[in-house]
Amino acid sequence: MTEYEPNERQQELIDATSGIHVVDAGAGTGKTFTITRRYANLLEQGDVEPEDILLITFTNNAAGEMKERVVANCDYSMSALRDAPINTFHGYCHDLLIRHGFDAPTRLGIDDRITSSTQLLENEVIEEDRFREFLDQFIEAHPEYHDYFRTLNNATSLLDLIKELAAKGVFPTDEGWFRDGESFLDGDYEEFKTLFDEANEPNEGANGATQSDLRDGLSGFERDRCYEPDAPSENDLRDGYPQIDDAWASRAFDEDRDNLKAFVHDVYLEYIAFALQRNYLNFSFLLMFTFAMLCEDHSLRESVQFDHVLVDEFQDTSEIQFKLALLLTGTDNLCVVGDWKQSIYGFQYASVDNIRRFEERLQTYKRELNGDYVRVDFPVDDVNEISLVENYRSTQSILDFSEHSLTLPATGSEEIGPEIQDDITSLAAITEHDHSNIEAFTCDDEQEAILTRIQEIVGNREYAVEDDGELRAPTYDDVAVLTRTRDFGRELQACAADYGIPVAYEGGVELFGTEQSILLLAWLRILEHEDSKRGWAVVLEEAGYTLDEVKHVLENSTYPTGMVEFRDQLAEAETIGGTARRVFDRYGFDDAYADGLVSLLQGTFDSTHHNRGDIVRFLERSLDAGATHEVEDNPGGDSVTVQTIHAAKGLEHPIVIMANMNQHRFPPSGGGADRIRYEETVGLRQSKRYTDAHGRPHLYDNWRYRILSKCLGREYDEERRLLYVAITRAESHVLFSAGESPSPLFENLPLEPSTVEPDVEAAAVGGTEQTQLQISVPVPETPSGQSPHSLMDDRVFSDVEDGKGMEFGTRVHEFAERYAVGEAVEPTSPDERNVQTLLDSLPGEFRVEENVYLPLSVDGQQVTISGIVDLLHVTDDWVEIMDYKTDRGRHAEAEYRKQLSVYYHVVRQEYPDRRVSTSIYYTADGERVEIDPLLLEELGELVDVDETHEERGEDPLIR
Ligand SMILES: Nc1ncnc2c1ncn2[C@@H]1O[C@H](COP(=O)(O)OP(=O)(O)OP(=O)(O)O)[C@@H](O)[C@H]1O
Repeated sequence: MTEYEPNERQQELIDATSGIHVVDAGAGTGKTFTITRRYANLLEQGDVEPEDILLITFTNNAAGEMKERVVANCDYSMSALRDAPINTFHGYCHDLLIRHGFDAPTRLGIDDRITSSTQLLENEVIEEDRFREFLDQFIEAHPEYHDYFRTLNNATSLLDLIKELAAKGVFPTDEGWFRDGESFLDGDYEEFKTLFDEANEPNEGANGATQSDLRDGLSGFERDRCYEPDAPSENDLRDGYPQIDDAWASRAFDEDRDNLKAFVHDVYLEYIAFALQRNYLNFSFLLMFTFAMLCEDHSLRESVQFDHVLVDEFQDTSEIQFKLALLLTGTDNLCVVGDWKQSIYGFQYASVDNIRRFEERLQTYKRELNGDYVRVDFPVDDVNEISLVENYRSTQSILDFSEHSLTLPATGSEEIGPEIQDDITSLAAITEHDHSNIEAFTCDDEQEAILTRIQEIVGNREYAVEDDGELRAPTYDDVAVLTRTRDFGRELQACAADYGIPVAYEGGVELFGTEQSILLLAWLRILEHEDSKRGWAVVLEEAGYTLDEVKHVLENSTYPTGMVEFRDQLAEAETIGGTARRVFDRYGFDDAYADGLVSLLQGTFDSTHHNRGDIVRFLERSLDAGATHEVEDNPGGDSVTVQTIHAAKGLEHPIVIMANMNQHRFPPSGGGADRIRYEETVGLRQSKRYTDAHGRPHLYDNWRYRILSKCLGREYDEERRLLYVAITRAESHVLFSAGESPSPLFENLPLEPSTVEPDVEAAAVGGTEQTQLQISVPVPETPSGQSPHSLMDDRVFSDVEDGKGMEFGTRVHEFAERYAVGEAVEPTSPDERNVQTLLDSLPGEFRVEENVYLPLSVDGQQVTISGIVDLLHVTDDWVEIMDYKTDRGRHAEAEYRKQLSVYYHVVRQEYPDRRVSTSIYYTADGERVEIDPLLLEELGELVDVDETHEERGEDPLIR
């Protein structure tokens, strides 16, 4: 924990133990630092107990970290704060509903109950499945709504609409809409008219006024469209010049939407009832019921209100969350901190105006909530705004540069209002150095270019990073590659693996498309139907059967005995977690993906009454949907971090490479296709309507919506904020990269991009775990840059059959080392169990991970080959060198012989009077293969000192 002293403004917030405070401050200004100190300080006040303070944050991890920070700054222990309400909105609402929300559904006129067995359904794929099932029933029961269904291109867009409405506090009841919810659906004509007028403002040309953006945007109004008969012609619509006639504002806005509202109402209400019948709630309904309950049950609300409410990351709150915070605040002690510039959760219905227009919203919401009863009974007109301007993370150059991101055109054409610039408060760096490189580069092969740049950066003092006030050369650990979308990060990781560059991927992974998931699905299919061809084909192929052999086995149902036995053992597993583990153990999968799948499946199915068929369907659907899950895939040690900007939020990295700034990637393309949609200003609308106008049933374009949408424009503000978040993660240096088709966001950066020639050097063997040998050539007697060839031929490792990858190999080695030195470690894979058996059987002493150095004279030059021996088994008359290999094939053995020969000659010199032997221990099947070492001269011949190597002040690696 840090011992930092708060600055003056931070201290002001810490000391302000009463009143309403809002901090809307830039990245790295210590908002989280300050709010936790404030919490600790409140506890120091004699009359405040942990249960009097609600501290809200956005993830469970953040809530856990907050507790740790609080404990470090006050007299409370972790256990004393165990039940303290330091929680997420969802977590807190869940607890509240379970305790008090038994009859909350009746607040909406739904005759059902919430009980402790009501599940929180977190998995979107499963929910979409259930929603489809619900819709099937609904369609059947409501023929009057068939025309609406015909307009949908994706049934689950209705589920998104429901969640969006819930996030605004718009809920259906059996009699209509909860409180004044309906007004949101109608939109606000006055607000719309303002937008209409702005878009219809004539532009200025060299020779006077030119047509407005709106008039311009409506040219081609009829092209490729099919409107209903009441639509105006393009000539009617664009009759005036330079603007369109004002009357079109109300003509477009006024549309009879009663049936549409009734349709959405009924789908919404009946889906809530369906979910309750099926005993589940989603996140949106959790907040909805809590809100309805707190609104209507006055004595309950008063009994659960807190003396103090603190909310971190307030820019990520939705409207209903803001309102919930108000309902939960019993006094005027409300403190929110956030940064509007980091509001990047629009897709989860975060509303940036909660913080940007805090005071205005506070007053509006109080008015709304108090319409028929005083629910918020403290004054809200005295809000203390505290601005934090000292930044503890980045250099001044990075801070100054980050401001550009908020005003960069993301499409090349959109206007960015001046109010954005007005709302940016410049930050002051407190770092001792300002040595930042801020660069942009492009290359058609962007991934290779990024890896090239990373290799140039690592160890290079021109990219020095600050460590405790001192500058030092960067390591891989210092570098983070951030991306807007997920796919690029995974591809980069795979590319880095080919070169042996260590990369830790953190973020969403298409877990269901992994080998682990495919094999699990196959075995589950076999358990479901013992002759499942789809299942057997996969497991047979995995076992190396050729297509013809697979065909033969399937036709005759002559499955291999070992596999049938395994199936029978698998059938005995009682939980899906147990089943999955057995499958993964069989294949030696002991990695982040396997762990991720086990915990996901356990979390999803263990406590529900699903059968295997459901799980199979779930895996299939998730595979089809490309569903992603957060996985940390970390090789350990010194490695580059790759993550999405969303995953990087709240973190800091010495060097940031903002990658994949390409067209359709940043900003991403797509979205916006829903035909029944909600937009704040214009309310509930349809972009297309299914009718039989013109005497023909058809999906007609809605001419009114087309005019409205031209005034709304597409927002890229959030994309710019994402870029801001990415840049402000950087402490010392920021680089931007793009490939073949850079996006306007990249091209508009105030930087001159360079072109990178990809030139990545292999840093270690990919594919399978290897002990590395290093050869050092003494510099500087010889001209700089002399380097030997590899002793071994890399190519044999790139296609090692069934290698389990470096990460798996590293784990087995770690286990072996720890077990050999007597630590109480348990094997977690068959490979580790084999290692355990081996070590248990050896009678002598162990020396593990021994460094060895073999000096050689090659072509008159002195070179030293160094490496690390996994295990020396030493007895009175015999020393055995053991090298663990996790390969399942044997074809790299000739190459390993070279490696072991180096060890042999070193060990022989050390133990001249004992027998020395060398063996490879194949961990997958427990086979020990003795190796006949090469002679010293033969080794010398393998080293080629003539190859020029770019001198980088380090020992060149050879394998
Ligand atoms: N007064 C201070 N003295 C020294 N370091 C500080 C001080 N205040 C904050 N820091 C450090 O600054 C860094 C950023 O702090 P913190 O994460 O609280 O900022 P933030 O405003 O919440 O950032 P972001 O908005 O980017 O998530 C942390 O490493 C924190 O320890």
